[in-house]
Amino acid sequence: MHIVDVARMRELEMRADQEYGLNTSILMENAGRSAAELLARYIRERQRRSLSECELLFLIGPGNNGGDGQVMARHLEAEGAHINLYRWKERRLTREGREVPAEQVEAELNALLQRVGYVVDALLGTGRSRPLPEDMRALLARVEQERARRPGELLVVAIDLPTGVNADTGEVDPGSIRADLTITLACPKQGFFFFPARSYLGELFVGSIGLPEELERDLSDEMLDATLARTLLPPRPLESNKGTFGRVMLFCGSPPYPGSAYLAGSAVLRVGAGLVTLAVTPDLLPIYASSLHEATYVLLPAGEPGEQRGQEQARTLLEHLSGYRALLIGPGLGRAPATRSAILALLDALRSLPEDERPALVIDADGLNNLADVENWWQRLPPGTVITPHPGEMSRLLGETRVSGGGIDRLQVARHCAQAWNVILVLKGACTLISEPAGRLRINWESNPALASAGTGDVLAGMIAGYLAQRLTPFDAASLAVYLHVAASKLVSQHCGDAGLLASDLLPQIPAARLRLLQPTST
Ligand SMILES: NC(=O)C1=CN([C@@H]2O[C@H](COP(=O)(O)OP(=O)(O)OC[C@H]3O[C@@H](n4cnc5c(N)ncnc54)[C@H](OP(=O)(O)O)[C@@H]3O)[C@@H](O)[C@H]2O)[C@@H](O)CC1
Ligand SMILES: [K+]
Repeated sequence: MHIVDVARMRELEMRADQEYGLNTSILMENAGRSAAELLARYIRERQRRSLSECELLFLIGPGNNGGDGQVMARHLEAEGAHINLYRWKERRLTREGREVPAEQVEAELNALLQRVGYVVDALLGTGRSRPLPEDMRALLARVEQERARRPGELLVVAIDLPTGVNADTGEVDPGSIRADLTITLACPKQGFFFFPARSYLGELFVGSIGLPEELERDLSDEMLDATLARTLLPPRPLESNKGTFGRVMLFCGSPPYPGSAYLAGSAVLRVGAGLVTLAVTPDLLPIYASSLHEATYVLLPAGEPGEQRGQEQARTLLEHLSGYRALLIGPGLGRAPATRSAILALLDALRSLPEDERPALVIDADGLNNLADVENWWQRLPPGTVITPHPGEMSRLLGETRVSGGGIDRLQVARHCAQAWNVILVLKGACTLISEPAGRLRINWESNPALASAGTGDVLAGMIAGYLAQRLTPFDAASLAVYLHVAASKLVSQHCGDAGLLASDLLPQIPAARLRLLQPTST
């Protein structure tokens, strides 16, 4: 599913007209019919109600968004739903096809607001060009007040987007109200993935306006959802052994942070890689040997801390690296000088390896923190490296330029840095972005505040390494891992809600999330 900004959406609509004769009224007819079908299915399948039991109030605006609403209303009426239309600009109300006399409109509108099960917001869409007028804000505020009075009984359904949401920037008018469902048309809009807009959309559905597929060919940004993630799952041939699914080496963990290597190493196996090896100093071995029974180990030299120990550790790790398809550097490593020199020595050695002998590389957490103060650090990375900064780490990598956890600034940062640094960038946050040097970008739709807890990043890094070992491209490995990481967290949240998730809770839910994804009906 491609993501568009408003200019791109307009261009698609124009080309649909010029090249395929699909003019605005045809597109609007398609849009309204598709939105009606989606809502009807929601009502029948999710709410287990028949349309003839449902009464809806459509708020109709002056432009094409209002036009979509009218077409949608007509289709739902034909299916038996009870339809009321309020034309905001003209202040006219139609009840089941009959015009309400002007002097009764206010009272009737009030009565409807207190009774209907659905308010459909078809006031304004992508054509909003200025702040909402006060009377429109007041109308939306009445809807909000009524929904608060009847929680669960009144759903707000936004057509294309909740009125007042900026489809490009994710900004929101002070008069906007949150939708329970948004049925967007043709493609999700760029602003949806950024805050505050993201939290105004509710559950997102995408309706078709009948654009020919070829028109979308040049679009580079995609929504990372179940449909896309499913296409990325690596095959599991019957005739396989642990070599088939690849080996991963981890350079992670240190005495203050031993849990990181456990979490990342477990995640490698939970996504289906064949073998995981932890490169650790001997003092840590007893910890892992008693918790992660399935791993194998490379013992790194301990001894006096300092640059030389780092060099020796890198050498030992490299001696054991042949046959490994992926290497993860970073979680829990700490920031001792020896560690930094080990990382730099590893990177120098990896760059000099021929491409077919070089394991794919993921750098996370302290791997990135150690690099951040190395001048032109990105020049030390082998091509195809995946880096997975959270906003704080990203700010450090950028030399203390602040990067938000959910704002629109992230889009430019992700696009620019993947190219400038020649990396596959996983910019973590509420809707994680994945970008690559050639300009492709994916944004994960789902987010879960329960994931904002220690160690969940280590799990993600291990998942990416595990998929690299199964020969996914770095962009696809990162994308699939990001999707399943949130999907696994949603399964945990079925029991704990949006707080109290332990990173280790994710581990058994990773295979469960994959299984769900394999079911063709999962969305
Ligand atoms: N084009 C197509 O082919 C397709 C379009 N589609 C649909 O159309 C939507 C975009 O349609 P759109 O461009 O007509 O914009 P829309 O959001 O309805 O509003 C514009 C109207 O509102 C007015 N207005 C603006 N700001 C205002 C404000 N703050 N307060 C009050 N009024 C304001 C503005 O008037 P004016 O600025 O002249 O006063 C104008 O009358 C899109 O979201 C999707 O739903 C799809 O069905 C696919 C096919
Ligand atoms: K709308």
